[in-house]
This record gives sequence, structure tokens and C-alpha cells, in this order.
Amino acid sequence: MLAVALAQDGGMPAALKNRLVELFAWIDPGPGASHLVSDISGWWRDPATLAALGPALVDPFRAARPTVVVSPAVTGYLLGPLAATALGVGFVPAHKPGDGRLPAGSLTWAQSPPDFRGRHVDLAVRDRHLGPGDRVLVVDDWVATAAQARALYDICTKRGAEPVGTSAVVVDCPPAVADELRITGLLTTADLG
Ligand SMILES: O=P(O)(O)OC[C@H]1O[C@H](OP(=O)(O)OP(=O)(O)O)[C@H](O)[C@@H]1O
Ligand SMILES: Nc1ncnc2[nH]cnc12
Repeated sequence: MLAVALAQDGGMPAALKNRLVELFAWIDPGPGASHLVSDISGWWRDPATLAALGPALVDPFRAARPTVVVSPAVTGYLLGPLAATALGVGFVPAHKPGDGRLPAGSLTWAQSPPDFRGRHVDLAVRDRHLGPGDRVLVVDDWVATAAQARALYDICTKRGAEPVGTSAVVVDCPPAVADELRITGLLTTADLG
């Protein structure tokens, strides 16, 4: 019943937004920590939310007819397949050197500008899974500076593919950046308290 209520409707139902906020927590990592950290694990534990996330993320981009979803390690690996399934397209993981799954074979790499932690993040995609004619929807849990999204767009361009936009659960970047990169989100950090 709740699954139906969360998943129905062409736009994002208010019920899903409220539920995402309820299931989110800021956690104090303990002594010496200078920042609270986000805990989004409640989104995966709740069946209705898990079922509703993919359709809600892709709905703003259906008209752009994506042919593939690309998401970065590692939280993106949870959301990307949900979004791809909702669209009926495939999923391509974008690897980071530290994710323990760096594949063999021909890869296309890009390095991000400084991300929300000030890191230049290296990302790589298998060449055989992305190419000319692909229309790429980038999906992630959170966009802060959009640095990693930019690196994924660079990879798309190097492969001759077209990035149609980025869909994330939380979008925290300046509106001008969101416009430039066609980023949409289900929540802002203001929603998360
Ligand atoms: O907009 P940006 O400044 O680029 O930051 C957003 C990215 O950072 C986080 O991932 P992180 O690299 O922390 O990896 P994780 O998924 O393993 O938490 C988040 O999941 C995004 O991928
Ligand atoms: N997972 C995350 N990704 C990017 N920015 C964040 N700020 C808090 N949590 C974050």
C-alpha cells in the first residue's frame, strides 16, 4: 500500500520526499570528529522507498531518452541500477582506483576538479560499455560541488557519448551549476535539517 503511494504519480509524490527525510540521519562519528556525516542507509532498508527511488530519479529525464545510466563508486552502484531498471536501459559503473574493483581492459579516465572534500577524484569507465550514440543519464546519491558529475561528463565526451543530465537524491550545488549540467534532485540539504 505504502509502496504504491510512494511510487505512483508522474511527478515526485510529496510522500516520497517526506519519507526520504524521515529515513535520513546526520550522525556524529565520535570523539575528534569535526563534522556530522550523512547516513542514507535507511533509504535502502525501507522497501517502499527502495521501490520508488528509481522511477522518481528518472522521471525528469524520460523525455531525453537516455540509453544508459552511469554512476560513480560506490554509493552510485546502489542507485544506478534502480534508475536503469526504471528506464529499461543498462547500467555502467564508473570506477575509482580505491574501490577495489578496478577492471582490466581498455578504460577511459577523467579526473574531477576538487570535489566536496577537496579531492581530485579519478574515474574510469570500460570503453566497451559506452560509445557514440549513447545518451547518458548520470545518477548518484548526492551532488555537492558537481565535481564528480563533471568528470563523468568528460568521460562521456571522450567516448563520443552525450551526457543528457544528472539525477541525484540530494542536490546541494549552486543553481547556476545545476542549470549548466542539467542536474535535478529529489531533496536539497535544507530539506535534511
Ligand atoms: O558533487 P561532489 O563534490 O563531486 O560530491 C558528490 C560525490 O561525493 C560522494 O561520493 P564519495 O566520493 O564520497 O564516495 P561514496 O559514494 O563512496 O561515499 C557522493 O556519493 C557523490 O558521488
Ligand atoms: N554523501 C555525501 N556526498 C557529498 N556531500 C555530502 N555531504 C554530506 N554527505 C555527503
